[in-house]
Amino acid sequence: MEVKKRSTPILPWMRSPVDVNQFEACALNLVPCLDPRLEVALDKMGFSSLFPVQVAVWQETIGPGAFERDLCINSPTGSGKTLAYALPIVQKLSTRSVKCLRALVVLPTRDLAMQVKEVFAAIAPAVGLSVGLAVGQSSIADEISELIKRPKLEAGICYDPEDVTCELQSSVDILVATPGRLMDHINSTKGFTLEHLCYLVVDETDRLLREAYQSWLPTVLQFTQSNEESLFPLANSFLSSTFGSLKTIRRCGVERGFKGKPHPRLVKMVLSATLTQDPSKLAQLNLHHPLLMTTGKRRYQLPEKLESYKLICESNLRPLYLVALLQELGEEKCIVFTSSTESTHRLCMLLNLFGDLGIKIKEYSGLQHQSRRSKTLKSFREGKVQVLVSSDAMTRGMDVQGVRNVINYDIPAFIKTYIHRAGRTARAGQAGRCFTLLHKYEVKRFKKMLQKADNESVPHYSVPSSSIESLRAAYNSALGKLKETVESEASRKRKFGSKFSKLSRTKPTDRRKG
Ligand SMILES: Nc1ncnc2c1ncn2[C@@H]1O[C@H](COP(=O)(O)OP(=O)(O)OP(=O)(O)O)[C@@H](O)[C@H]1O
Repeated sequence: MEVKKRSTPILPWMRSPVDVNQFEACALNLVPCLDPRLEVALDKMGFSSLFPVQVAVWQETIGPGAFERDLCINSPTGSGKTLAYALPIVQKLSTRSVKCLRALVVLPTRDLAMQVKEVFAAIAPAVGLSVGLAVGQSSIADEISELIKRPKLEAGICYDPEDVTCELQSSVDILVATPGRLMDHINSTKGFTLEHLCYLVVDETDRLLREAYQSWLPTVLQFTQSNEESLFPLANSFLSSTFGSLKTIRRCGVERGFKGKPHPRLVKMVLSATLTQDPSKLAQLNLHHPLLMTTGKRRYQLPEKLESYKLICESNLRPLYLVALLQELGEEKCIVFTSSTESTHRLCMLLNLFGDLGIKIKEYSGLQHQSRRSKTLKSFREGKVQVLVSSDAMTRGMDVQGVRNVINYDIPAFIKTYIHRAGRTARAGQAGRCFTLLHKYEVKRFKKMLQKADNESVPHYSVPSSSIESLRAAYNSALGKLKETVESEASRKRKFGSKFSKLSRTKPTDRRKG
């Protein structure tokens, strides 16, 4: 019998993880030390128990020995990682009497950050904490006024915004941010400080560590480091060259809220369904005595109730098979993933040119303006749109209730991508299906890829040939219309482009005239 080789992590602490599978869901009234106000808030959210990963993290973070180690949490998509970190942070901060920024949660995209903020916002106010969002959804001025409290003025006295001596305070205890907007506030928002930060959460860690995003991580680590620590000399030199006088390192034991006590260590929690094991990437986080919490022995895991299927067809007939499959799935919410923003756009156009399929289909991709994307997402959440054709902008973390099916129109290049795409369904213990359209030559590669998640056999799914035949005429006509639409779109862009360049050429003359 063939013995399968499992990759052993290089980092020793990764070899002895806490197995989340050893924990069971726990009814809210049995969760030890849970603040009754939070129990009520969770109940209002419709939650009657904590999921296993939430129980496991709770045990490590509340009670004796709490937060002694930084936590690396690697559990499947949809297993409830957001509440796993939000709940202990909120409970821990609930006893603070002075408002300052004590918890920072960083996520790679705006939609994801907004989703996580909603989870905090559902529980934090119950214990008197406020949550802020820094994602660039509103203007920077609006965001600043949400995050920073101006001093109360006595009648007749004018506040000078340039006066650095006046005491500005944080309006929020917890901030959920994307790296770009976070850096904007660090660089230029007066009164914005990380010197009181106690908790740093890096959600979707592997994605955030893949890109530098204006060096947000070394910057945050430097700003949250106490004077007595000099564990991070590289960040130190990076920072002094980049920010010069802006540097405000947190002081020890003296500032608001910590009087007379040693400054608490900044606790880090990093999470992903596909957590990296790469030592050089993890080193960037400067983790303190890290503890890995993972599910089972496998590195990659798919949700328990996910069923994976392959659908084999000729490459040029994929749209036809996709439509036949969508028709079979009826009104069930479904996300169709493609490999690029361009193919997302074209596929969505083509599907909408098929004639009346009785399904509302919309595009969601990084090519679109954020406001358009958010609007589409809202309609999808509300069930006004049944099918979302998406580029990998939707792959990670997004949580939409009722998504029963995911379709890989293009085979994902990596198992990690498969896991995150498939993980938009079968969430929170629900059932879901992931279909992958393949050419027969791709089957071997697909099988090998899924073996990495211990998925040995992926059954075939076939759509009736009668459905394919009945759609052929509509397909040919849609292809013809697509060609026309693409051409007219390209000519519109050309016209707009030349108008725009004419306009920019005439601008200086106009200004001189003016
Ligand atoms: N204790 C609970 N009881 C019921 N539902 C829950 C509970 N905790 C979380 N959920 C629900 O489970 C779903 C998945 O949660 P969450 O988005 O936190 O998963 P995740 O592990 O972060 O997934 P991903 O890796 O895809 O980001 C959400 O819809 C959330 O509301």
